Amino acid sequence: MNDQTDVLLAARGLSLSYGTVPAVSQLDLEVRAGEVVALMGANGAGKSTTLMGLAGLLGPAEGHVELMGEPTTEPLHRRARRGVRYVSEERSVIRSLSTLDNLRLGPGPVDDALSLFPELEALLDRPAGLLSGGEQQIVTLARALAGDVRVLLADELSLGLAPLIVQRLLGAARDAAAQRGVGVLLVEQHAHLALKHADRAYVLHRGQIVLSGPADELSDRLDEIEASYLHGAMPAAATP
Ligand SMILES: Nc1ncnc2c1ncn2[C@@H]1O[C@H](COP(=O)(O)OP(=O)(O)OP(=O)(O)O)[C@@H](O)[C@H]1O
Repeated sequence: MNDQTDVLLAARGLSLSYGTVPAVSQLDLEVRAGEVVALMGANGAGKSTTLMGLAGLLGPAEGHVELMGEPTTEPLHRRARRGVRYVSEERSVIRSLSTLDNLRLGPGPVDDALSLFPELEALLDRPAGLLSGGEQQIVTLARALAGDVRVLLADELSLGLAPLIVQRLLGAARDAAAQRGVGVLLVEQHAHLALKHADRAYVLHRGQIVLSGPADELSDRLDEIEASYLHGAMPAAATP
């Protein structure tokens, strides 16, 4: 499982900027088949920017992205055809359309989405704008995980949601990794939540990766990591 050939998506010396303003620099990270990787860090550390770069929404200032071992500059819709799914921080349902029609807009079969999230059956006729925030996020994730998905890039799935729904969403991402070999990269600001659901994690600090390793090892440093978010101090150098 930890073989190089299992690397589905990677950043190699990747720097991303907004105009002339650098946001993240010299990132090296990998997402392998069947693993859940968390990308953690304080507000403004560069987590969403990194995800956008990996998804193809933001071109590199330096370095490159590799998809299935090949450098790529394709935009998101082309990466999507190769199984990359991106869930942004904003819930991307169309409020005036029914739940069913929202699911139909996804890249995979509706039946797939419903077998992953049977609780949506009862909501199919309801306009998505009338769903709760958690239900809207379930629709978004159901759509992303339906069909032939290889990599899931998910930005703050837990944002503003009740713990039970968060468990459901992160559990589904975990299942996709464990049962279907999907490589999952979760952006998550809550360090304990990230480490609870991930196999490995990277910690970003002011646009650079300052810590990385197995989630259980980083869990031992949870207090230090959380303190670094609050005080802006960099956690001590990465453990080997
Ligand atoms: N559209 C933009 N134009 C200019 N600068 C931006 C833009 N979006 C983000 N930035 C800057 O890039 C840096 C990284 O932001 P990013 O949103 O990636 O961080 P984040 O870790 O996802 O933060 P949060 O947890 O608050 O979402 C920040 O300094 C931010 O102000």
